[in-house]
Amino acid sequence: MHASANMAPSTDTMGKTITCKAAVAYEAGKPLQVIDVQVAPPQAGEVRIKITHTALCHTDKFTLSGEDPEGLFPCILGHEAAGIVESVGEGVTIVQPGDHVIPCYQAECRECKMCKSGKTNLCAKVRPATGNGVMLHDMKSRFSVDGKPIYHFMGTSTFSQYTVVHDVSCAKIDKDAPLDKVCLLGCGIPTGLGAVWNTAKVEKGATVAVFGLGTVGLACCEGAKKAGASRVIGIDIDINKFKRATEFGCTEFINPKDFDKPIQEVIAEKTDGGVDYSFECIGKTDTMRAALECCHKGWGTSVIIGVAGSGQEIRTRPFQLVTGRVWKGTAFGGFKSRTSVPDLVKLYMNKEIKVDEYVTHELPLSEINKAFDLLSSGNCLRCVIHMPN
Ligand SMILES: NC(=O)C1=CN([C@@H]2O[C@H](COP(=O)(O)OP(=O)(O)OC[C@H]3O[C@@H](n4cnc5c(N)ncnc54)[C@H](OP(=O)(O)O)[C@@H]3O)[C@@H](O)[C@H]2O)C=CC1
Ligand SMILES: N[C@@H](CCC(=O)N[C@@H](CSC=O)C(=O)NCC(=O)O)C(=O)O
Ligand SMILES: [Zn+2]
Ligand SMILES: [Zn+2]
Repeated sequence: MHASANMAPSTDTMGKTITCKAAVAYEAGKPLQVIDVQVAPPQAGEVRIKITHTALCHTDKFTLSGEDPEGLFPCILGHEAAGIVESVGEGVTIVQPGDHVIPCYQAECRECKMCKSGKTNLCAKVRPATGNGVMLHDMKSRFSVDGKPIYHFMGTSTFSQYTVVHDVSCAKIDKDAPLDKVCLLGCGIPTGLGAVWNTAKVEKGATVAVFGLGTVGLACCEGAKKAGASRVIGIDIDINKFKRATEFGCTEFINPKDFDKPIQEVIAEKTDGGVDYSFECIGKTDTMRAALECCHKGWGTSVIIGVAGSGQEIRTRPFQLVTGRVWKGTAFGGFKSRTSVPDLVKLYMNKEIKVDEYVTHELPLSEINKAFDLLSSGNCLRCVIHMPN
């Protein structure tokens, strides 16, 4: 049985395969194709969501490039979105049809060893399935085109009018929250804020360096400002990024292109031996090294956020760590997704964190390839895709 996707989420489509529009990545490095896809009903432990708004993150571009070792084609990308539950599979109680949700690529089952450890926000329950583009219940996809399967991506696949996710990947949010804005709380903003607040635990008066002033970097700046950092040094190769960065909490700007010596030396000279914390928000191994080595001897902590492709490895002298620097990383800013995303939505609705300011472009699904081009243009933070109704 097929039903049109133009219906609002209702019982009319429950239990039926939905034909709807989605942007399919058929090949690495090639434009997405916006076509009709079939979305099967949710199985046990699954939720079908009508996506209303989705944004593009640099990681979507990373996987589309072919550099992602978990990248499978054909697939439906997208992992920063918001929508409304259309139907749920057997045994699902976390959400119900009509709930407003943000899909979470980092699940939170609250039952696995990782969730129970109290040491990480990572969840192990569905990751073996989401890393292989399928659903845990039967290790198959819910997407198909003319009977041929299309892989899921990060367990979210939000570049589709309808998607199917695991129930433990659904954060239920306030129905009054504007979905065209809070979709951004699905990835970049929480990652930057959480890297500062949860992973590094930046304290009042600390000095901070942020490498890369894109969405994640600006969220780090905002997080550092809210944590009471005394200095927030933005590092980017594009001087045009600084003015906007000051609006997010950046107190000074360094462009590596203005110096003929390693940027970590420049920063150490400017900060009496190094910063207390640094954040790499680019995804390049040379800036990851610089971010570590610009930290202060004895206690400086550097957090890797950027994603680098398979085969890429980080290097530094062991002496950097022997003398007390700490090198760590973060996924989704260390936030437990189902618990924290609703709280972040409330912070935004109470005007305690920025979201609107990250939306620099808005486009319809039909122009998603233009949105990818914007991502590389240098003056785009987030482009919000308005899904067809
Ligand atoms: N760990 C996690 O959970 C998450 C990781 N990520 C990753 O974080 C990274 C940042 O994401 P996002 O903010 O969306 O990406 P953006 O591309 O928006 O930001 C990267 C910024 O770094 C700048 N840049 C590029 N090269 C250099 C350089 N050599 N030195 C200084 N600045 C440089 C870019 O400038 P320009 O635009 O001119 O190139 C851009 O402003 C990506 O690698 C992404 O995959 C994202 C979300 C979550
Ligand atoms: N498949 C990629 C994984 C890259 C990566 O580190 N992803 C981040 C989120 S990036 C979002 O924009 C993450 O949360 N990783 C933890 C996880 O469980 O994957 C690769 O293999 O490089
Ligand atoms: Zn992302
Ligand atoms: Zn878990």
